[in-house]
Amino acid sequence: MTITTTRDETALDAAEDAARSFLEALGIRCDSPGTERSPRRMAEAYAAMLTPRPFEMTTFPNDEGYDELVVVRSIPVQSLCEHHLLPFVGVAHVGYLPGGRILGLSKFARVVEMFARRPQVQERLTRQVADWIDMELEPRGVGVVVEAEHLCMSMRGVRAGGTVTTTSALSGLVRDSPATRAEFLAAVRP
Ligand SMILES: Nc1nc2c(ncn2[C@@H]2O[C@H](COP(=O)(O)OP(=O)(O)OP(=O)(O)O)[C@@H](O)[C@H]2O)c(=O)[nH]1
Ligand SMILES: [Zn+2]
Repeated sequence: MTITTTRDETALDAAEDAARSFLEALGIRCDSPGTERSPRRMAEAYAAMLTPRPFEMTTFPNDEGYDELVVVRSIPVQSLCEHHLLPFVGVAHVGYLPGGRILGLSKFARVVEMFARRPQVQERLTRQVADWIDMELEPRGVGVVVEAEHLCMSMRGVRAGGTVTTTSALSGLVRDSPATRAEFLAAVRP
């Protein structure tokens, strides 16, 4: 399966106009050599942060009958909270217990990016990554842990800089088998 996303010039032009109005309403002038292109840069920056790269979801038959956990740690997470449209950044750890097929390792990072590059809450992002792997691979179990700092909590509002939020989504044997669950959680412990 190929996942594709596009954003056309007309949409970027409209976003640029809106960014200019937004900045001017806050008393920020965009008429110096350094700032005249800032509304365009802002539009392009948000478009980039909200657009995942297309990818092919490559799976392989599990010919070797590999039946232990596969854990990919420290996948970068860069998302925007849907409440403030400010970044939340951190890492995701993804593990699964293969069934009939195994997944190309890079695809775990691509799946995280696919669900991160949209207005999000961390809990939903975590669940969506787990559900996607469950649906596409039909493994015997899946575990996803996300650790992230929300800039809306660091740079404004409560200004609690350095706070890290941990969320998890487990299914199948990673949720229901105490030994597998413990092995996964030990593998992703900071
Ligand atoms: N559960 C959850 N909450 C989030 C996430 N990102 C941001 N939030 C929270 O969403 C809430 C929005 O609360 P509001 O009271 O409507 O907004 P606010 O007045 O800007 O809140 P403060 O940040 O406390 O100033 C805040 O508590 C944020 O910390 C997330 O991924 N998950
Ligand atoms: Zn926020």
